[in-house]
Amino acid sequence: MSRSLKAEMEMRGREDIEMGRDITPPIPPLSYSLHDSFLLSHCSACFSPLPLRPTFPHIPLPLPHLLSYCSPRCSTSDSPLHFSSAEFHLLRSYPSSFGESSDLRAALRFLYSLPASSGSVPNGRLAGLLTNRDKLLARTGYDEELVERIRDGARIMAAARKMREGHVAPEQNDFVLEEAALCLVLTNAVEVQDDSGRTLGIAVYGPSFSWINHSCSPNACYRFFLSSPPPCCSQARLRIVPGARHGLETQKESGVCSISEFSYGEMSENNGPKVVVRSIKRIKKGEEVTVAYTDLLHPKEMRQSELWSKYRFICSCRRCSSSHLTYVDHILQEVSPASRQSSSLLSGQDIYIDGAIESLTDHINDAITEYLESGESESCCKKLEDMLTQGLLYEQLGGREEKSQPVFKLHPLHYLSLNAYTTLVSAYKVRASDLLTLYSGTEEHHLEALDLSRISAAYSLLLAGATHHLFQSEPSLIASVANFWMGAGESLLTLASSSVWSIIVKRGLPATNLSYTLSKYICSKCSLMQKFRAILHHGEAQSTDLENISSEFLDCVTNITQKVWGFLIHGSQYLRVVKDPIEFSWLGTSKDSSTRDIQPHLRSSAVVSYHGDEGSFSVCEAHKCIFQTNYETYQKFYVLSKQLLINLSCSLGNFIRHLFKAVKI
Ligand SMILES: C[S@@+](CC[C@H](N)C(=O)[O-])C[C@H]1O[C@@H](n2cnc3c(N)ncnc32)[C@H](O)[C@@H]1O
Repeated sequence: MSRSLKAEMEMRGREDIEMGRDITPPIPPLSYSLHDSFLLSHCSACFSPLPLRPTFPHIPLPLPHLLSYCSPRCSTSDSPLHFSSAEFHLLRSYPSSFGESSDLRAALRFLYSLPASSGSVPNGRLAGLLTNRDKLLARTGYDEELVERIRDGARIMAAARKMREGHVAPEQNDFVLEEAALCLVLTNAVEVQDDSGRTLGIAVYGPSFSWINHSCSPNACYRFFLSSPPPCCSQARLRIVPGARHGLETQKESGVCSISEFSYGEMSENNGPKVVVRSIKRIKKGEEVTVAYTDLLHPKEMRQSELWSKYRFICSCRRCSSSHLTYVDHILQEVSPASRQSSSLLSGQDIYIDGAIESLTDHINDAITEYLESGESESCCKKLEDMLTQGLLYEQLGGREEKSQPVFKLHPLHYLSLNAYTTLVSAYKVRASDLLTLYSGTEEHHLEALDLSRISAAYSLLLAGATHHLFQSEPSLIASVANFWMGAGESLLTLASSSVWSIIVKRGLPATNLSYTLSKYICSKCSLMQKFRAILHHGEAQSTDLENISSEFLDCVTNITQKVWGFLIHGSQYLRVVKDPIEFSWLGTSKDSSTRDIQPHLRSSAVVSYHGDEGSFSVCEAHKCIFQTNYETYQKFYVLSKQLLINLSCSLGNFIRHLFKAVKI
């Protein structure tokens, strides 16, 4: 091993780079594998969903097929690797008790592709990539479960490799190389997601991607291409260069070295998902390029613990090392006791706050897991909304019954609240679609389904507004915000264009002219896109430009949202206390607040008004109308809301297309 391979590697800007630029061409993987649960539904070579009649491996196998391919081309190029890497042998004899096999399979494929000249460097690097084996198996910070998984996994891999060579799985003691490859996969592999954000499998890329370090306030993000990337991406060039963190003697001044010094280069074949890195901030020449290895919407302590258990390092980025918790990190973990009479803690009650956080976390996570595993959408909505609305009583945490019983509630911007909103968006959508499938004939069920879609859209708007609020203090959240706005725009547009509206119209009111409303609204108010396009065109986008455009966008969307929010949240116990899903001053929080004096102010008595262009209704009025079947008012309320929804989704659409598309992952 060359001395320089011991250096910690990083990637830096080769030149000044504006935000929203692809800074690598599409990079093919060195190794990849689908997660076990997708082996029967997706192509093992390109990760696309399988057609009705998938192609099986083109090699004659004596046993049932273990992988499937979408086309003979994918099969021809991938199935020899499946067999020769011993992935086939591993799957055939895999102990089901060992759980997920994708990391072991990716490690086998990696080892097979490794040129003989790479030699054996189990504690250092393989093909230029850090194995981290010494740290992952070290005594300090010893994680018994992880060490056992690495050791047993390596033994299973080694046995499969022996079987491929024709030996009948002999007892082995030496599987150092397999251990190193597995550690390398754990350290360098990234989760590959499809367009809808589903994690399909994992992939390991060469140094130009894998040498990019982590930051909790990164300046780059990445996205995957399962099929061929569009020509604009394919033409992107590599605008980053490697550098060494410590002690590279050669080229020490610039700290820059060549990738080929360390690696055998990127795989040239066309298989597997390709990755493209994009700048989300301006990057100066020579500045380190970083991406996020963990969820940036998790609070600091949680991010630190995830990074330690997976990679064994303590993050010292700007966000983690600031002397006070940043506003975003504070709010993401805020649980406050709120007594019915006073919002301050009585003496002795603060000891329950940790217990409250733990219990709230368990309740919310249990409801989400149950939904994901069993698909029980109705009970999931109830459990999550009950927990968000009522919180936990002091008494439930073991405290004495008090006259003014304090209640521990999650802040509406707590990371668990955001997780709950994400789940509620999906669960309400599923409930609406189930209702339409089961009772396709009746008008009442159609109306009920529209109501469920309405609540789903409200949660997606709240999610986008909440993350946008956080993004104003932490610009690296832009990729998450872009995805949430996109989701909100899509939900609102789907709601506005639902065929169920025709039932309301059928009951007496003239149909609104959708295309007229669209043409009336599009771009007449919103010049944001031209501004942003012009800035990007001149290649001078600064974070202040983004801030200005972002706040103009918020003004524009807030204005319409105020008019339609009452309609969207009607009937939801939790959402009715959210006075505004975009402008959060009603919480009494601001990004300038000192971190200790923030209290959630959920007011259960809040009445949200709906001010349509043609008059105003309170939600209560609308509610009454519905039950009195005063159809005229009911219809007016709905039709006006529909127009506003269309306006809102158009406004979001404009913004998303022209601002966030520039940086969207
Ligand atoms: C995918 S590699 C990144 C490239 C790596 N620095 C190298 O030399 O090959 C991931 C490993 O880099 C190191 N690393 C990444 N980000 C880091 C950070 N912010 N602070 C400290 N170490 C980091 C950790 O050792 C981690 O396991």
